[in-house]
Amino acid sequence: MSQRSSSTFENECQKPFALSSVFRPGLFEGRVAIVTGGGTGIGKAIAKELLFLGCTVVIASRKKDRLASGAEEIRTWLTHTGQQATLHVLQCNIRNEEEVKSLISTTVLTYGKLDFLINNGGGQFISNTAEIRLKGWNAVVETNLTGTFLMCREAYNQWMKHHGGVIVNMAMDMWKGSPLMGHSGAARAGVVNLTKTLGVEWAQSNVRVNCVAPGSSIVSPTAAANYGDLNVFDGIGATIPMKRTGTVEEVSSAVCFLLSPGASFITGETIRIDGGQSFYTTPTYSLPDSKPTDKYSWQSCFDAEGPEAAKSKL
Ligand SMILES: CCCCCCC/C=C/C(=O)SCCNC(=O)CCNC(=O)[C@H](O)C(C)(C)COP(=O)(O)OP(=O)(O)OC[C@H]1O[C@@H](n2cnc3c(N)ncnc32)[C@H](O)[C@@H]1OP(=O)(O)O
Ligand SMILES: NC(=O)C1=CN([C@@H]2O[C@H](COP(=O)(O)OP(=O)(O)OC[C@H]3O[C@@H](n4cnc5c(N)ncnc54)[C@H](OP(=O)(O)O)[C@@H]3O)[C@@H](O)[C@H]2O)C=CC1
Repeated sequence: MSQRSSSTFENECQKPFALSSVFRPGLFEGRVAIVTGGGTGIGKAIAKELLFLGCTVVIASRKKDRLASGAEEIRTWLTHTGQQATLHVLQCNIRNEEEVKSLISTTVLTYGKLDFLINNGGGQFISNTAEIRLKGWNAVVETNLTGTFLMCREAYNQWMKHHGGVIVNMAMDMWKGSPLMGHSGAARAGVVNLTKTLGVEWAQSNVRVNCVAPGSSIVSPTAAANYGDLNVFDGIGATIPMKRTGTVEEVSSAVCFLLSPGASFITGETIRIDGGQSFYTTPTYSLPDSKPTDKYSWQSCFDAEGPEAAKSKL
């Protein structure tokens, strides 16, 4: 395993195959990880950084073509960085219980263990909540909440319960509600709560469970394409206290920290990765024009109902 670190790259950020990690080379050597959604965007960055740090990585998601092209990119890059680590591709829809069981068992049978689970796979579509059909609601809740639950449960029951491990879940900036993403906000709030529960229940098994919550700001082409607009992130940076959008690497490094021994006393926690966006009040949702809502006071009730009706209630 090469010990080459970022410092050997000149102007590394300008180079097509550049990769750096703030963590020491070999940190995750001998470890085995599953990254759902690891063929694109944030998941691909997490897979790359784990491989760079010596981890064996299984990437899993629904679409074979996305997995294949993601894996090809990762392998090409790995060769150029001079690192040696094993990347494995498995197809899995995290909404399907049997496929989840099979993903975990295949990983354990193939590599003899499962140290890390990164439940990155997920997403949603944009819609006013009133217009979401039940099928669409279920698709999003099953993807983000139920899929995370199934992955956690199987990783625990099939391996981590008796061997320990670390799980990192994925949430989003849903702290003040999620206009236009009501289904996903509700599901992600569930993920944050599930993370706390599992952190407590599974501490006895030496399993830590944490979560990251990126803002609506982590730029990747696949994330943008999901909204049918490659420029969807334009303009978001100006509304963030740090005055910019975020990078997939900024999510990956937080995930690697949570997986590392440096986080060995942290469990049940959710880390926001949003440049302060969720603490700042600029709305991401513009209120429609509408008249003020009805207010309540004893006098206004009296006036609305009339003196006779009000007296009859005395
Ligand atoms: C406004 C600015 C926004 C900036 C946002 C930036 C922040 C980014 C946050 C992110 O999370 S980026 C990640 C983006 N990536 C993804 O979301 C990928 C995963 N998403 C999906 O696969 C889908 O969205 C899905 C709905 C979760 C699952 O799709 P699946 O293929 O399983 O289901 P479908 O058969 O396609 O649909 C089922 C059902 O869902 C409803 N529906 C789906 N898409 C839409 C849509 N675009 N609009 C309205 N409704 C939709 C619909 O009811 C579908 O059933 P049918 O009615 O079509 O039979
Ligand atoms: N980008 C951002 O600003 C933010 C992103 N997030 C979340 O971060 C995660 C990664 O998003 P990002 O990389 O930006 O976007 P991407 O669209 O690139 O990633 C979503 C990934 O999830 C996988 N996926 C979706 N549904 C399933 C499923 N049912 N089973 C297995 N895999 C699935 C997709 O693969 P496939 O299609 O092959 O199944 C894809 O690789 C997602 O959960 C996203 O919602 C949260 C907040 C903000």
